[in-house]
Amino acid sequence: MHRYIRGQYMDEEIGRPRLVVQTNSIAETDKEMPGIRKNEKISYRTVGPFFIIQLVKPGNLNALEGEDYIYLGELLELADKDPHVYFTVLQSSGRFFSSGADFKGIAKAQGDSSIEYASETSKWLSNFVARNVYVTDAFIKHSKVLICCLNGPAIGMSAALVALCDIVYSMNDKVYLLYPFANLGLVTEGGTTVSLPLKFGVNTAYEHLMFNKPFKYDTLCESGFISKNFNMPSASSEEFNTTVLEELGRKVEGLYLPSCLGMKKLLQSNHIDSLNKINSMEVNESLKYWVDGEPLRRFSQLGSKQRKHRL
Ligand SMILES: CCCCCCC/C=C/C(=O)SCCNC(=O)CCNC(=O)[C@H](O)C(C)(C)COP(=O)(O)OP(=O)(O)OC[C@H]1O[C@@H](n2cnc3c(N)ncnc32)[C@H](O)[C@@H]1OP(=O)(O)O
Repeated sequence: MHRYIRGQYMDEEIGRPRLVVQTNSIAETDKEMPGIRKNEKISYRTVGPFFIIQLVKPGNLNALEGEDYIYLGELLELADKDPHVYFTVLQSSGRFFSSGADFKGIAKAQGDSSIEYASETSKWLSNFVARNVYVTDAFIKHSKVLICCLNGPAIGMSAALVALCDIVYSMNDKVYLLYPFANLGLVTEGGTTVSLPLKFGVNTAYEHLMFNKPFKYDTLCESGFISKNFNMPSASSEEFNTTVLEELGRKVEGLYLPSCLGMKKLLQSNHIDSLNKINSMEVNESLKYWVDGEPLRRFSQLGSKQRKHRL
């Protein structure tokens, strides 16, 4: 089995480091990792120095429930702990990267009678605050370089996590990010109070957040949010994912990978304090809205197609 150790491919079978001559294909370990449960909507594997997380439920546009977001956070922790991993790569499937929080999951949390909560505050602390703060924190503090492969649009909480990635590649010019908090009776979450002004400028962030306006491809490019458009308009998401991974394999050849992690730590230090602070402020502000019930009413309208986002 070949592994990246200290910036080189090594042969673990002979029990000592040996440089392996690589072609364009990357050695793939694709093994199950211990200590983590399975999730049918999210898969993961390691390929050389890359820890790959893939959303695999295109049928509902990769919408995620609270437990799925927690799982994402747990996978990030797994990648953090693996000394052979230098890059965490987020991929998806189908026509959307992710349509955000699953409205069926929200309805489930609302009607959950299996647990007797002391109050609405207690209920939404469990179902919203704890989950949201956990996954956002996992992205904020992640020590490996976070790369997002945007095969399509991302919405809501999922789009917030995309905005916490270090490098974003797009499959084509149809991608967009939508933060529909004003349409759903919510406030900024997932660090977007900081990440969006940082990445797009304060006034552009205001305009898109206040009026529920998607960040379309042109804005994503002009701002430098997307590092490269792979321009594969008629390809499948799988073809895009494979192409990105092959290109990444070539990009890291010859690099001293610990340097990448050292630079990540330094670059991260620019904004980590304000992101940590806002993570807590966002969920505490949001809690009032959940307790009041407006997001539930609006999510329910989304589910029954009485409410739509303007795109
Ligand atoms: C960590 C804590 C978790 C809690 C976080 C709570 C805070 C919330 C954060 C958010 O993420 S807010 C954003 C929520 N998401 C949305 O508002 C998007 C809702 N979806 C849409 O507006 C539209 O589906 C679309 C994305 C604009 C695509 O429209 P299109 O017409 O192209 O496709 P559809 O026919 O509508 O969808 C296809 C299929 O997918 C299902 N689906 C889409 N989005 C969701 C979703 N968010 N949850 C569950 N299911 C979703 C949709 O119902 C369709 O299914 P079928 O009807 O064909 O079975």
